[in-house]
Amino acid sequence: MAEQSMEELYEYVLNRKENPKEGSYTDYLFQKGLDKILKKVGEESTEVIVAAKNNQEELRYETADLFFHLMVLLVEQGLSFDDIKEELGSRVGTKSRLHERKDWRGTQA
Ligand SMILES: N=c1c2ncn([C@@H]3O[C@H](COP(=O)(O)OP(=O)(O)OP(=O)(O)O)[C@@H](O)[C@H]3O)c2ncn1[C@@H]1O[C@H](COP(=O)(O)O)[C@@H](O)[C@H]1O
Repeated sequence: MAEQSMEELYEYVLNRKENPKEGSYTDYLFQKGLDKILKKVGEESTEVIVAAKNNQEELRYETADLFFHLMVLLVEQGLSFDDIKEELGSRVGTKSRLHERKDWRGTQA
C-alpha cells in the first residue's frame, strides 16, 4: 500500500502554492485564502472529534483530512514543516507541566 510521509505531504502542498494547477483542490483553498483555510481546519477538527467517538476507520480518514488542511495552513502562513519539527524537538525531554494543573489529581478533564 502506498504511504505518504508528513514531509512529503507538506512538500506537495508547498509545490501547489508555488506552481498553481487549475482544478486542484489545494489551489482552490489558496485562491480562497486564509479565512477559508481556517474554516476547513475548524471543520476537520470537529470531524476528528466526532469520528473518534464512532470508530477507528472514521478517525483514520478524518485525521488524514485534518493533517492535509493543517499543511495548507502552514504553507499559507509561511511556516515550514521543519519549524514544527524543531518546536516538537525543543520539547523532547523537558519536564511536563502536569503538576501545574489544579485539576490533575483524581479527576479527568
Ligand atoms: N491529501 C490530500 C487531501 N486530503 C483531503 N483532501 C481534500 O479535502 C476535501 C475535504 O472534503 P470536504 O468535503 O470537507 O471539502 P469539500 O466539500 O470538497 O470542499 P469545500 O466545499 O468545503 O471547500 C476533499 O475535497 C478532499 O479531496 C485532499 N486533497 C489533496 N490531498 C493531497 O494533495 C494532492 C494534490 O491534490 P490537488 O491539489 O487536488 O491536485 C493529492 O494528490 C493528495 O496527495
